[in-house]
Amino acid sequence: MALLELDAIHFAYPGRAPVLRGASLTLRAGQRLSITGANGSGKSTLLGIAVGLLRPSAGRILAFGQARRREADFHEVRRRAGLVFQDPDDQLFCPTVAEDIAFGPLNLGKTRAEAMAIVDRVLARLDLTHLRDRVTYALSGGEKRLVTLATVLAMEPELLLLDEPTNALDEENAARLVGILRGLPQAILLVSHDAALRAQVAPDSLRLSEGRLVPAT
Ligand SMILES: Nc1ncnc2c1ncn2[C@@H]1O[C@H](COP(=O)(O)OP(=O)(O)OP(=O)(O)O)[C@@H](O)[C@H]1O
Repeated sequence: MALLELDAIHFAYPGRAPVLRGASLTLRAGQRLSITGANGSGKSTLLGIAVGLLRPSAGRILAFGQARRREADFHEVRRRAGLVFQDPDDQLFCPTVAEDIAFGPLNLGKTRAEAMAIVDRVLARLDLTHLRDRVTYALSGGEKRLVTLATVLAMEPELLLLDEPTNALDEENAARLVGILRGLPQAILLVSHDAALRAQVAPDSLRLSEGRLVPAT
């Protein structure tokens, strides 16, 4: 079964030329797919459309076996598909790292104790336990990126949508992140300009060009 199917998606920001002009992709359970393409070609826009943050003007979105059209349809999509934004400041909003990571699980109805156990487990998995009680806004850019991934993994998504996940990471942390991503069971849709990262994490690669997805060579 396809976890995510985008079929002939068209999209333009108000008053701007179209960004997407018939973009299509299919992602199956366990599959890792990457998307590359020039700056401004619409990669982040496409991820936003996949989880319903933006509505296409035409085209079909199927996620987890169902057509998704209205805002209510996308609530479930956002619970089951974790999007790591390009800019961590769009995603982190609690005073401390632990609270940011606990936010999603608490929202899903976990008790405080359950949520804190998840926080500790996810931080240990990412080797970030030392950041647990830090003030989020005072983290470095790279630390924020790793914490953003932790907030998404805490939701135990079935599908990970990653927008330039190694941005702002030093070589050691980037390599560590590659190891973590390779070890995850989830399907992954990876947006990245970094050919080496795409090859390591998601070798099936598409290029967004003139509003459409074509095989990347
Ligand atoms: N909120 C917005 N309002 C108007 N135009 C926007 C908005 N967000 C993005 N754009 C424009 O839409 C186009 C696609 O942007 P998008 O961020 O999807 O590209 P991208 O492929 O992810 O780029 P990059 O590789 O630089 O991250 C760009 O021309 C951008 O300037």
